[in-house]
Formats: sequence, C-alpha cells, structure tokens
Amino acid sequence: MAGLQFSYAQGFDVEAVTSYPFVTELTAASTGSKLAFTVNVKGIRNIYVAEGPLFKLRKLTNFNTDEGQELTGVTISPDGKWVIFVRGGDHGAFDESIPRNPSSAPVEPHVQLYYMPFKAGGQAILLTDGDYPVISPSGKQVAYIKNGQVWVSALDGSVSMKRLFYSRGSVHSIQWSPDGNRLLFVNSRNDHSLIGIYTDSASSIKWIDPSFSMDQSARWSPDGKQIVFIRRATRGGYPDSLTAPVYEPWSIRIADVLSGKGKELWKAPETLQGSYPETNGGANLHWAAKGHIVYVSYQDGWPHLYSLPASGGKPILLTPGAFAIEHVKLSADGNWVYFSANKEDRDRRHIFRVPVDQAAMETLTPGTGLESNAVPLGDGKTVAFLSATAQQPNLPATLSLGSKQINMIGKELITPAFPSQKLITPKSVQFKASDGKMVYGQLFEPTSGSSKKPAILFVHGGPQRQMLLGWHFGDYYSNTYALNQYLASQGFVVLAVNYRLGVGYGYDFQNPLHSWTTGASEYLDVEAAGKWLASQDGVDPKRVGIYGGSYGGYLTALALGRDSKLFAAGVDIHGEHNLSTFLPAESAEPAPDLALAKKLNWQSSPIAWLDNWTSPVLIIHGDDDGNVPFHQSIDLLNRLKKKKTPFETLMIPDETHHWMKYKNMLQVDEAVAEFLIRKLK
Ligand SMILES: CSCC[C@H](NC=O)C(=O)N[C@@H](C)C(=O)O
Repeated sequence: MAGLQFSYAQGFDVEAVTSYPFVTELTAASTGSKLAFTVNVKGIRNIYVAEGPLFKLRKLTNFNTDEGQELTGVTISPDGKWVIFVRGGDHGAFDESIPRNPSSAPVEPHVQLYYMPFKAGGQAILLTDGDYPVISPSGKQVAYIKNGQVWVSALDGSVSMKRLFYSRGSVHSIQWSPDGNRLLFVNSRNDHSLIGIYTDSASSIKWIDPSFSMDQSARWSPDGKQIVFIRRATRGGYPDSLTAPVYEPWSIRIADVLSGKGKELWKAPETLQGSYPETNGGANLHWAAKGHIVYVSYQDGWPHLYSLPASGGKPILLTPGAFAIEHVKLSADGNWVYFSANKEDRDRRHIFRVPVDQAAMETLTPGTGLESNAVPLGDGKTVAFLSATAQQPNLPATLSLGSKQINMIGKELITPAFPSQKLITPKSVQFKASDGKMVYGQLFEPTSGSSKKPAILFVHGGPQRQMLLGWHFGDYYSNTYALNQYLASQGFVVLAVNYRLGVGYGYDFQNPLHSWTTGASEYLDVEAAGKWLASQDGVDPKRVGIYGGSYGGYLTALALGRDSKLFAAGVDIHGEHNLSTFLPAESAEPAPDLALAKKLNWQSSPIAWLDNWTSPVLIIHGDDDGNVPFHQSIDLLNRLKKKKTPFETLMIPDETHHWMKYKNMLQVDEAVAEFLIRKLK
C-alpha cells in the first residue's frame, strides 16, 4: 500500500512517525563505564556501544536489512573486551526458542550466538546455534542453552563448543559461580523444577534442597558457599475454583552449596496480595551486599522492594508508598538497587535508587520526561537508562550520580524525517466505569479539524501493561503510540484507555474480580471509555472507532459484539475470540464451579455476541503467531461470514505476534489507519 497521504497540512505519514529508533537490551560491563544496546530503525537492527566519560555512540555491527531477526541477550564480558548477542527468535513468544522467518526467506531460520570485540566494529563472529548466553567471570568462556541443555564455547575468536553436561529436563537460568568454577541452573521437569549445580565432568549434579515444588530464581552468595532461591507451589490435588481468585504461595529459601540442604528464610503472607508477584521480573530476587537478600512483593497492595538479612529476620520495606516499581537492577557492588517507578507521577516512569539495607529512596530523574530500564554502570558512579518525552522516542541516556544533568546518547539516531515537533502532548484523563471503578487514560486531541471530530479508542494488550504520557519503553507500544499520534494528526481524537488488569495502579486494579474468562469485568472500562469519548464536546458520537492488539484485539472484538451502537468500526489485531480454549480438559474430578466457569467463559467470549455485532471490522493476524493462535482469527471470520457481518482481513504470512519485520508492521499500521479513516472520516 503506498504511503498514506495525510489529509492535514503540516501532517506526516505513517512511515515517518514509525521511523523512530527503538532501543532495547541496554546493558553495562560489570567494571568500568562500557555500555551496549540494540537499536532498531525501520527493521534494521544493530548493536551500538558507548563508553564513559563521553559516551559517544558507536555502531558495532553492520546488519543492513529488514529481515525481522531480533537481537537479544546482549552482554559485555566482565573485562569489557567482548560483546556477545543472540540473533533470531521471538523472545516475546510463549516459546522463545523457536526460530522465526518473518521475511519468508527460502532458508531455514536460526537462533544463533554471535560475538565481537567491544573495540572493533565490522563483522560479528558467528559462534553457534544457541540462546541465553552467560559469560564466565574470567571472560574466557560463554555458557548458553541449546535444545534445553547447557553448552560452552571459548571466547577467544575460535569457534569451539561442547555440551558442558547432561541433565534430564529443560535447563535454563544458568549462572556462573563467583569463582567461575561451577554453574548454577534451574531444571524444569513439567510439573516441578529443581535447582542444580554442575561442578565438573567427574561429579554428579548437586541438587539443592530438592522437593515437590517449583524452585526458581536461584542466586549465588558473593562467596559462592550459599544459594538463595524462590519456592512456589506445584499444581495438583483437589481442583481449585475456576472462577474465584486463587492464592499463589511462595517463599524464599537459603541453602548450603556443599550439603545441598536448605531452609526457609521468609514465607509470603497467605493473602491474595501476598501471592507470587505478577510484576515485571516477578520476585526480582537478588543476593545484595551487606548480607542482604532483596526481592519484590505485592503484599502491601503495591509492587515494592524488600530487604531481608541472609541470616534471617524481619524484612525491611525499602520503597514504601502508593506507586509501582519495575525494571529492578542491582549495582555491581551490590550496595544499591536501581529501578523505575511512577511515584507521584502516575502515568510516567522515573529512575530511583535505594540502599539495599535501608528505606532511603533517592529520586534520580524527576521532571516531565519518561525514564525507564535503569542500568547502573560498573564504575559505580553512573547510571544509564532510556529517556523519552511525548515528542522524543526512547534514547539511551546517562546520569552521573550526584549530578542532575542527563546526558542523551545517540540523538543522531533520530532521522530528519521523524516528525518530533508535530507530535501532540497527550493529557491524563480519568472517569468511572458503570461499577464505580476508576478508569484511566491518555487523550490525544488534534490541534485542527472540524468541531465535531471522529474519535478512536485504543485498547492495549498484555493485559499487564500501562500506556504512558509519552513514548512507551516497549516495542509493541512504541509502535501503537506512533500510530495514535498519526491518527490524531489525521483529525481523530484518540483515547488510550488503561483498563483494570493493567499495571501501575496497584494490586486491586491489576487483579479485579470476574475478569477475562470469568466475566470480562475489564470490558466495563472499555465501555466507559467509549461512552466518555462519545460524550466529549469535540467528538461526533456517531464516528467513534476502536482498535487494539492481542488482549486489546480481544477487547475490541468484545466491544464490537456488545456495543456496535457505540463503536462504529474497529480493527482487531491478533485477538482472542473463543475463550473455551482456556477451559481445563475434561476430568473425572471436575472443578467445583466448572458449570459456572463454562457459562462465564462463553459470556466473556466475543463469539457469544455475534448476533449484536453489526459494525465493520478489519481482522489482522500473522500466521506464525507464538502468543495468540492464528486459528482464533480463522474461527472468528468464518462466524462473521455466516452472520454476513461486514469484515475485511489482512493476513501476514510468517509474521509473529510482534511484527518482527518493519515492512509488515508498516503494512499493518497503514491498514489500521486506512480502514479507520475510510469508515469514520
Ligand atoms: C490472553 S490473550 C494474550 C495476549 C498477549 N499476551 C501475551 O502474549 C498480548 O497482549 N501480547 C502483547 C501485545 C503484550 O503482551 O502486550
């Protein structure tokens, strides 16, 4: 489809507003001031590096085509000599290890390890198929996962590799011991998981505190003599309720490496809020300095950092207050925890740090920007992070501790074609759903156009997400932020709704009753958002549309089924439509509320509402989707066809859930915009 021609003077097209540099994988060497990260500009992904004190941007790799092969696992060796990375796969998919081929290349795709000197640029050295690399403390070896087993290779420019050991099951979460002589790992064996230590080819695997549990997140003590880890309950026994919230118990345990014997250090409160935290990074367990164990818990209603002496005792709440923390990183010396949070600024993120042994939180980046993904540098004097505004997309930045001056890295990555100065600054809005719950959102109001404008409701996916008052740090939502800016430039009033189930607003907001397959209570927020939008003076209530992807595609389909009189058209991008796939298999011992669960599941499914669905819809799905089965869209469109409901389709061969190839993402964005403009302008 040719680039969409804008209908407003001083506008911009979809390609221009999606030409932003998208930065991920920000990482630092454990010593010195070296940084590395990936940059994706219109599908061309490369590794860039920078080094203090100037942090001048330098391109390290020279990939130059939009092949849809993501770069992940970026790691700098402890001595700062090597940068290693993984190319391929879709690490947002439920099965990250599957190679993907969004370019429909005629050769089989791979997930492969590359490495190259930090100093040089040029050709990366292809090491082998593999994923999740971890460089040894000496910097001479790299351990990685291939087919669920641990392999090692030398990091000396040679291409030599071997399987380090065999362990039945799927091995992951590998960590070198501080002395580099042993390897800690988690072995998942379907209904349970174990923590093991490999020492050498002559020694059996040492199992740490084996039990009938799910053990995970193991961390070495600084002296390598102990392990701390998370223990969670396994599933089994009397079937749980399918419709009521279920407590997820968890505890922190400490074990002696030599004996393998463990004991409980802390047990989470037996309350719903005390359940294992469904937050970015989960419990974020770290063995910090001063003999403290740091972790995240939602037990007080907000995801907060806690600290616990490894010798046992009462935890300290390090980050008290009504705000959510995420992107937790421990400093190289273990004395500080760095993180982002929405403290006193609900719809943004800023960088903070806190000592590991006292509740003395420091705000490092106040203001009206958005900062996230903090990475403390090995020099102990600098923190790097992503920095954005409503106009400027996320770029790497550094801050010298003690200074207030943010040093942006790589402004040159933003091309002249990018319409920064034409982007709207969205504003925070809130309103109530029909059950009285507060709903939040960001409103993009065009600066020109008719007095009664068409409007679009954007519904994010996840659903554990939060849209922000500026460029989002996630790839999927950077793209939708750009698309929302484009739609606003085309004269639409755009509202991005933060509905219940999302993060950033506390436990009760993220864990509402009767949500998803048990009644889709979150739809009340979408309905309220549509009604609020339609009631605005500057909006024509007959021209309100809706679009969303994944969980947002699900809610878009539900909205068109339930409220075609409110939503005049919609775009459902790889949504779920038939939720019966989430019901348990038939069992001789059914859940006590199975009949109710089936009833609620049906009512929560968009396919239950097809009789009311009259508004036109565009259905979009890639057929290599590793998150929402492609068949969900096949099933829906066949039902719509039967009902003679107006629909259009866009199918993207070999694309995943995350638009790995820019050309595909641009095609989707332009199709969304063209359909909504054609139906609502
Ligand atoms: C239960 S529907 C699956 C939704 C999906 N979640 C994970 O894959 C999703 O919304 N994905 C993207 C868009 C996201 O995680 O934000």
